[in-house]
Amino acid sequence: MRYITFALAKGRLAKKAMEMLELAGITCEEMKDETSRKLIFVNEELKLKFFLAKASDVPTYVEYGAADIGVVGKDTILEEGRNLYEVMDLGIGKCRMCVAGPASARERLKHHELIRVASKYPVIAKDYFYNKKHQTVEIIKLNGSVELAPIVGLSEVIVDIVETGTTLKENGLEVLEEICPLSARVVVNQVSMKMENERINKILAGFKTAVEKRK
Ligand SMILES: Nc1ncnc2c1ncn2[C@@H]1O[C@H](COP(=O)(O)OP(=O)(O)OP(=O)(O)O)[C@@H](O)[C@H]1O
Ligand SMILES: O=P(O)(O)OC[C@H]1O[C@H](OP(=O)(O)OP(=O)(O)O)[C@H](O)[C@@H]1O
Repeated sequence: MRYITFALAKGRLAKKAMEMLELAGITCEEMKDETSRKLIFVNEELKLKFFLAKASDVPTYVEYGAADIGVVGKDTILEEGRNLYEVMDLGIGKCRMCVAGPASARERLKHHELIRVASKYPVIAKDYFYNKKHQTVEIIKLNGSVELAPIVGLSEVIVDIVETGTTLKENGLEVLEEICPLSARVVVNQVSMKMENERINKILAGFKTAVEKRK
C-alpha cells in the first residue's frame, strides 16, 4: 500500500490543523514536537506521511501530487489559483479578506478614483477590484505588515486579512469593504482523488467528524 501524503500549512494554521487531524483519529506524535527541525513525519501503521510547508506552497505540492491532501487557508487557495479540489471547510482559522484604510479613503473608494492598493494578495485584490467592482486601481505587492502602506503614503488602501481588527484599530485604520470570509480548507490532488478514492474518502469522513466534534 502506498503512502497518502499530507501537506500542512506551517505557521498560524499548523497547530489547529494538527488538532483536527487528532480529532479525525489521524495522529502523528512526532510532528507535535515544536523544537524539531524535521520536515517530514511518517505514521507507518496508517501508511500516512505529513509535512509542514510554507502556506503559499501547499497548493503547489497538492497540484503536482507531491502531497495528496493539503490543509491551507482559503486566502492562499484563491491567491495561488492551482488546479486542485477544495473539498471541505474545516472551520478553523476564521478571518475575513477586507479592503481597509483610513476613514478618509472611503469617499475615494466610493467614487472609483484611481487609488493605490497595497496587498500580500495581488491576485485577490485584482480580482475584487477589476472583476467584481469594475474599478481600475494600481496594485502594489507587499510581503507583510501591509497596514504600514496607507500610514506612510505608499497606498490609499490595503487588501488584507482581518481577524480581531486589532491591527487595523491600533494603526488608525478601518474595514472599508469586505471581500470574503476565510477559513482553513482541505484540498485534494485531482488524480489522487480518483486513484485513492476509498482511502481519501475515509480520511475526509474523519475530518468531517472532527469538524462536528469542534462544534
Ligand atoms: N489573523 C490572521 N492573520 C493572518 N492569517 C490568518 C489570521 N487568522 C487566520 N489566518 C490564516 O492563517 C494563514 C497565515 O498564516 P501565517 O500568518 O502563519 O502565514 P503567512 O503570514 O502567510 O506566512 P509568512 O509569514 O511566511 O508570509 C492565512 O493563510 C489565513 O488563512
Ligand atoms: O485583525 P487582527 O487580529 O489584528 O489580525 C490581522 C493581522 O494579522 C495578520 O498579520 P501577520 O501577523 O500574519 O503579519 P504580516 O502582516 O506581517 O503577515 C494580517 O496580515 C493582519 O495584519
